Amino acid sequence: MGTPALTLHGVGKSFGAVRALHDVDVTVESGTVHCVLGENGAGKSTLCNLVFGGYPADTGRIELGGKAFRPDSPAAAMRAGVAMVHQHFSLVTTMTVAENLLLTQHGLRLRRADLTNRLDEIAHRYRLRIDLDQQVATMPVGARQKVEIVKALLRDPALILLDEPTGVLDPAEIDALIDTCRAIAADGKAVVLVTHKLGEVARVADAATVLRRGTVAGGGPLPETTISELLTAMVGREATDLDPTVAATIGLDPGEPAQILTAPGPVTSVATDPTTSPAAGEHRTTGRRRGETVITHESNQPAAVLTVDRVTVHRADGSIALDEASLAVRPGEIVGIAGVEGNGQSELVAVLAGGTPVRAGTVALAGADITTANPATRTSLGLGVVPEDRHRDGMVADMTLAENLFLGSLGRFRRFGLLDKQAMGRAAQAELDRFDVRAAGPWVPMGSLSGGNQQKVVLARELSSANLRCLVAAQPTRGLDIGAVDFVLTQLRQAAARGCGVLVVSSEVPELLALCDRIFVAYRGELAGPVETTDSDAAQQISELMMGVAA
Ligand SMILES: Nc1ncnc2c1ncn2[C@@H]1O[C@H](COP(=O)(O)OP(=O)(O)OP(=O)(O)O)[C@@H](O)[C@H]1O
Repeated sequence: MGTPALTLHGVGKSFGAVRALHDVDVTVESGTVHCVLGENGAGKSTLCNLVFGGYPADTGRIELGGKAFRPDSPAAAMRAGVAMVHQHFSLVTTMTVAENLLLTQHGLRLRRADLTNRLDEIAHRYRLRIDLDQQVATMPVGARQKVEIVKALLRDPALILLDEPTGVLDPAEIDALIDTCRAIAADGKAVVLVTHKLGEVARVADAATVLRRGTVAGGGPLPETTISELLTAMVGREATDLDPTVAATIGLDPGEPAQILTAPGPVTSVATDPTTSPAAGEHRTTGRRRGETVITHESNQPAAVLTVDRVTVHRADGSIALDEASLAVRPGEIVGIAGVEGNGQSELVAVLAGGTPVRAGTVALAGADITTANPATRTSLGLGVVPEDRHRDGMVADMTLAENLFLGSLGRFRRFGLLDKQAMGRAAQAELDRFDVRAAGPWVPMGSLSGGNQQKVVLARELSSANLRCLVAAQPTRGLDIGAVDFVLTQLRQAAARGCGVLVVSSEVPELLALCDRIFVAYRGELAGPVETTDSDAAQQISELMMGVAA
């Protein structure tokens, strides 16, 4: 091995009383993909930000290519050959891709002709092709992510830090990103990839480091270091303890915890247990672990709590996002929507949240027409919505955790017209404890939390609403660590067991198969299906519907 691309020696970083990193040693070799793993709040982003010049380390030293490295800003890090793709997008949405790439290069002056040449080279070397003239606002998240990566590669960095880039990607996009990471490493560069998904690690990593509460808890070169060892280091327990749905979500085969699904996506095998599942057509379960709880007979169905009736939505450019989409969610059931991203799922969630008007059709909640109702009215009628982009649509970074949790229900804490801050703080702390949010208290700003912990706060708010009748959760486990995934899935099951209708939009088909009673497939704006998850060939049916093969 030559000189490592990056070395951290005894690095430590605290934010006030929070010790984000402590005595961390990491070595990243050139020409390799090095995965950084760990639970939410473990210190992964902090590590990336230190190397990218976001803030200085309190202790220890960093070497880049064998030389002492103390970047005092991201611009300095970039000049030294480090690039970073952040957890949250930094593109200006009102501009085109070309404008973004030309304007945001920190002193790197490119002309359009140079840019086109560089992009051709990048497309050829790393299999990353982007459309320069597209308006960023109209692009799906996966396409934006590609632009962020291209932006990072434009300077030809020796080290590229990818802070959980796959959190927003669907399985096909993750495959493409993995190919890109391998191509970047094959080109002699070092890639640091932050992820929660062990399935990805097994497919892409040459080495891994596991962080746990700010210290190195395990890792080493792969495959000498096994995935089971990494998992144990991450969570402190054996893979065999995992809930099968959680295992599926992080890319592990639920039947064989130590084995990795080699082709995640629609046709992976989360088998329905024939001994616990009712026969198709006879009756269906309303309980949360299929086959485990209450069973109702088809003839005795309760009225739907959420009805979407022939809803049509057009995008800003006039194209059809939703085309007469219909579905119903009954109390106590979990309905899934699968599909490759960009097939209308995001628009459906936006319609349900009250953020996008419909061209035609209606939406009803417990019999009340809410097609044109504003978000506050929907909340008061018992609709909870966990948006896909929780950072953009679900929170206010400058406000405290308590405010983010109770913004819509401050009336609960008013006494004689005054806000009882103590009661609000206590209630907020109880929610933070319940959801295991790692934070210094209820009055810290939301923006100071790790990405995964911010997500937990948004989920806590939507799940704790007193009169919740229907919960719409878009990609509810994205960006969450194993413990949090387990917790969220349990919460969704419990909400349904209490009689709430639950609609889950996810690109993780194994997760949907293990969680839902019925699954619709979004395809070109239409909702095909539903597929009963008790059908033995449910995975195959979904896979075909996702490819546009009529059921
Ligand atoms: N700017 C900041 N101010 C205060 N605390 C911070 C700041 N940045 C990070 N922290 C704290 O440091 C700890 C580590 O956070 P970090 O974002 O590095 O975790 P992470 O491993 O990336 O988590 P996630 O998977 O949730 O993104 C957390 O407790 C977080 O609240």
